[in-house]
Order: sequence, then structure tokens, then C-alpha cells
Amino acid sequence: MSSHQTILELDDASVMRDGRYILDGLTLAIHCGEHTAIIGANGSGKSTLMKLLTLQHYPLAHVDGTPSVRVFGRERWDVFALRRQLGIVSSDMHLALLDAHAVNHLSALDIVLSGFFASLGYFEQAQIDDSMRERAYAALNNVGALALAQKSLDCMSTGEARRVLIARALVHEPQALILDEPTTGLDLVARFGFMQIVRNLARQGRTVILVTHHFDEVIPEIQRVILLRHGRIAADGAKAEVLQSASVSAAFEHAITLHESHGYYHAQLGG
Ligand SMILES: Nc1ncnc2c1ncn2[C@@H]1O[C@H](COP(=O)(O)OP(=O)(O)OP(=O)(O)O)[C@@H](O)[C@H]1O
Repeated sequence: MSSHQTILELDDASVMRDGRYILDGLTLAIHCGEHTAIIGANGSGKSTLMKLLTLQHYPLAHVDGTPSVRVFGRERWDVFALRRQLGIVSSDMHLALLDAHAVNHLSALDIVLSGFFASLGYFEQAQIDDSMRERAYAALNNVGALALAQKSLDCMSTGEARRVLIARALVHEPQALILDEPTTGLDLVARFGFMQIVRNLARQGRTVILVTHHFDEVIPEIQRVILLRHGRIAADGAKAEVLQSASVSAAFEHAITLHESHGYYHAQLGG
């Protein structure tokens, strides 16, 4: 796929809930190969933006009928076909798995295999062939989780389970990896380990789109940052230009000082 192909194009896209704009007139394009972080305060619209990409939310229609969202250049998708192009990891997904008594005892291998069916743990064993099993082991190996293959999800630490979810997201070799606040619940060391895995995947050529409110998760491979504020784009551009104390303070409506060190950004409250 050409690096010029777009993953997501928004043209004046708005989402309304309960009579209120939760995304308000967003226009942007994210291209294949363009590792991007989407950052904003709680409630700024980050998850809603990702749900436009995964077609879990639809925008308001334009009066002239032109599309306001295109994913991989297309306005319409079979949702399951689209999910095979996107590897999605979110902490919500992990919580949903733990809550689902039918699947929380499944092995890591089965959780990864369910990625072939864009499902979270649900599939018939008869649908699995040897090549799928091989690819699932390879995906677990790629995130350093091969040893967990037979361990059940309800016996894993949060950090282990999050690695298994990355392997599940990768099993069908998606174009892009969508990480929606993926490190929630991870301790400092597990968070660092997780982000190292994401760095490796970005270097292997998987486009990473990361939603976060932690500046120190903006790995050096990320080139572009989009700041959201109240459902609008507060800043969008090259990381070094956007990650400035003034722009993040405006986006978070609080004085924040950002420091850059060895390619990572660290935030401190106060001017
Ligand atoms: N289904 C819904 N119905 C009504 N309001 C919603 C719905 N989904 C989201 N919202 C509201 O839209 C706004 C944006 O929510 P969203 O979850 O996209 O923000 P976020 O930036 O991801 O926040 P967080 O960092 O807390 O996860 C919030 O004010 C939220 O309350």
C-alpha cells in the first residue's frame, strides 16, 4: 500500500449526542505510515474520533450529500472487513473481556485467534486451520508473549493481558494499529514495556494511531500530534511544534510545562 494512501479523512465531520456537539467540524487526514498521537483532556472527544475511524459512530450528514468520513479512501465499509484492516487495542476492550464470563477463561492463544473473526473470544475451533494457529503464535512472539499462549486471561496480570490484546490486534496483519488509552491500569514498568512493543511495531512499518492523555507515551516514532479541545482541533502538526507548553496549556485549560528529553515529553502542572 502506498504511504500516500489515507487511513482516515474527515471533512467537516461533526457528531452530536444529547443535543450537543461532541465533535464539531473536524477536518483532517491521517496517511498510512504517519504515526500520530491524539491528545486531549477527558471528554475532549478522543474516543469519539476513534469511533468514527472504526465506524462505531456516524457523523452528521452533510446537506450536499458529500461524505464527511472516509476510511482507507472509502465512504462505505462492511464493518468486519474494515476491522481486518485495523488492529484495535483499548482498555475498554480488556474490561469487556474480563466481564464476559463466556470468554475470560480462554487461553491467550484463543483470544489472539478470535482476532481473525473480528470478535473478542468468540469463534468455532473448527474454523481454525494450522496457518491461522501459526500466525497467532507469531503474533504472540512478536510482542514477547509466547510463554502466555496457554494461560487463561483471568489468570494474567493486566500488563500480560494487554500484550495479548496487541497480539490479537496484529494477527490479521492490519494496516494500522489503533491504541485507545492502551496503558490504563498498567504499572510504570509494564507501561514502559508496552510502549517499547509499540515502538518496535511502528519501526516494523505498522502505522500507529495513539489516543492518550499521557505526554510521556508519545514515543519518538510518532511524528504528528493532534490536540483536541471540546470536540475541536486545538492544534495539529509536527510533534515538536504542537507539543509546546503554550498549546497544551490552552488545550487542557490549565498551565502545563512540557519538557523534552531524549525524544520523550514530560509534563508538569504549572507555568
Ligand atoms: N453516547 C454518548 N452519549 C452522550 N454523550 C456522549 C456519548 N459518548 C460520549 N459522550 C460525551 O462526548 C464527550 C466526548 O467523549 P469522549 O469519550 O470522546 O472523550 P475522550 O476525550 O475520549 O474522554 P476520556 O479521556 O475521558 O476517555 C464527553 O463529554 C462525553 O460525555
